[in-house]
Amino acid sequence: MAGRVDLDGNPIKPMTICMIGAGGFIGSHLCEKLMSETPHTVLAVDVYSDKIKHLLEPTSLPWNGRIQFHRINIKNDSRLEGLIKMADLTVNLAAICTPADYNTRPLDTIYSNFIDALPVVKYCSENGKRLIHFSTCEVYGKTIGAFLPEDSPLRQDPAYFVLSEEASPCIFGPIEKQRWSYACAKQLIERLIYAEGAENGLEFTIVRPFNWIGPRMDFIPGIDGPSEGVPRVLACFSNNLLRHEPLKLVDGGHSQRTFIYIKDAIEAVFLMIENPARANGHIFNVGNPNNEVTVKQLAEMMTQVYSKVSGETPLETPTVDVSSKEFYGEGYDDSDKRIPDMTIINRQLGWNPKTSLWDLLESTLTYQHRTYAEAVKQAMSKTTTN
Ligand SMILES: NC(=O)c1ccc[n+]([C@@H]2O[C@H](COP(=O)([O-])OP(=O)(O)OC[C@H]3O[C@@H](n4cnc5c(N)ncnc54)[C@H](O)[C@@H]3O)[C@@H](O)[C@H]2O)c1
Ligand SMILES: O=C(O)[C@H]1O[C@H](OP(=O)(O)OP(=O)(O)OC[C@H]2O[C@@H](n3ccc(=O)[nH]c3=O)[C@H](O)[C@@H]2O)[C@H](O)[C@@H](O)[C@@H]1O
Repeated sequence: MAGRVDLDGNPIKPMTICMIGAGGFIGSHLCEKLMSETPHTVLAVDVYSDKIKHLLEPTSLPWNGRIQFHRINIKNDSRLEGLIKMADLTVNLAAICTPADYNTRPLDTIYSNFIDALPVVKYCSENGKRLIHFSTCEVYGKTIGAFLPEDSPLRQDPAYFVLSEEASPCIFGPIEKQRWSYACAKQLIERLIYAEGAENGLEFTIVRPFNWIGPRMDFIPGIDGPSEGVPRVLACFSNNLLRHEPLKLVDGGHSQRTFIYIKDAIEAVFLMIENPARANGHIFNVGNPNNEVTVKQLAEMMTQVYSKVSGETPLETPTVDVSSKEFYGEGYDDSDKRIPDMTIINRQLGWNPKTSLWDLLESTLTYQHRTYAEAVKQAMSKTTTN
């Protein structure tokens, strides 16, 4: 840890980071790396701590004293401002961010992603504290190309689909498509943060993650989450594979995504944390443009990888089609394609992702198998004997 320098060769001073949503998927990976590789202190705020328990106990851990957990719901807790004041930097990750909630719990989604983030922005601005706020690639919505005729050659032109922070518009569906409640709330909080920067000098960085995946993402329904719950696609497909049931392709699985390994993405956040002069005032796409697949291709690849890591033979019919109305309910809609433009993050931070989709699935599904296979087997045998 000694002699750590930033991208411009300046020594990095130890800092205190107030991390809100530290107990979630991204937060747990960020805390892990901050503890093992830096001298920084983390004030970890969340309502849950299961995913960072291994960092908090036992007290003999080498970073003991550098991470403190504060069980706080930021909706209604006056301790929040004090923690932000104590810190040099606030990282806000707290949000409802599972698509199954956007159309079924639109009010909770809007409150969580906009209203609950307001005090965080206000306290940072009023106290002259730096803020790294987590937005989403969903703010781009649909691509311009999605509105062209199916056979238009322009659909192949990157100008019609690559998503750029400074040039692409935000294209959402009609209000009755409540899927867009999340993207719209995130867009408004981005605009508010940007305006605080412009009018009041807030030092901010906005992160737009493009489908970060890896261990500890979401939950396996009925094991460490509600049995009726619908997590994001990695956990949905993992759950299907663990239970030897076909993977469900929503509306045929034609939508396209670029998936990035959580450990690659965390490197980018690290560079933002430790290089404020290069990161302040910027919005950054963080994704892996080389890992594009349709959801159907993802299902096929996960089936192959899971068979390799578990030694189990795949089902003869590994996938099944399901309508979005049946799977998510009324008001669902989808982003058609998400390829991040990497120009700004390359220029400012010199960062590039490394891990191929196959490799990241292999390490993630090895983790899923080791962590859950036995518990799923036991839960399934209980259901059949009852
Ligand atoms: N994982 C991705 O690929 C991805 C993609 C786009 C955007 N994001 C954004 O990144 C952030 C983190 O995502 P994640 O994947 O780690 O999600 P996550 O659900 O695993 O983590 C969010 C954490 O915030 C906490 N939280 C929510 N509301 C809170 C409140 N009122 N008070 C205290 N804690 C609260 C939750 O308990 C949870 O631990 C979110 O803002 C999300 O919108 C993530
Ligand atoms: O991760 C991101 O970058 C962002 O995108 C996600 O949105 P989305 O990619 O649509 O969410 P997933 O649940 O991961 O679904 C991906 C695709 O798989 C499909 N899907 C999902 C689950 C399933 O079982 N089957 C299936 O076909 C969905 O319809 C969608 O087309 C979430 O909105 C956020 O976590 C985040 O802001």
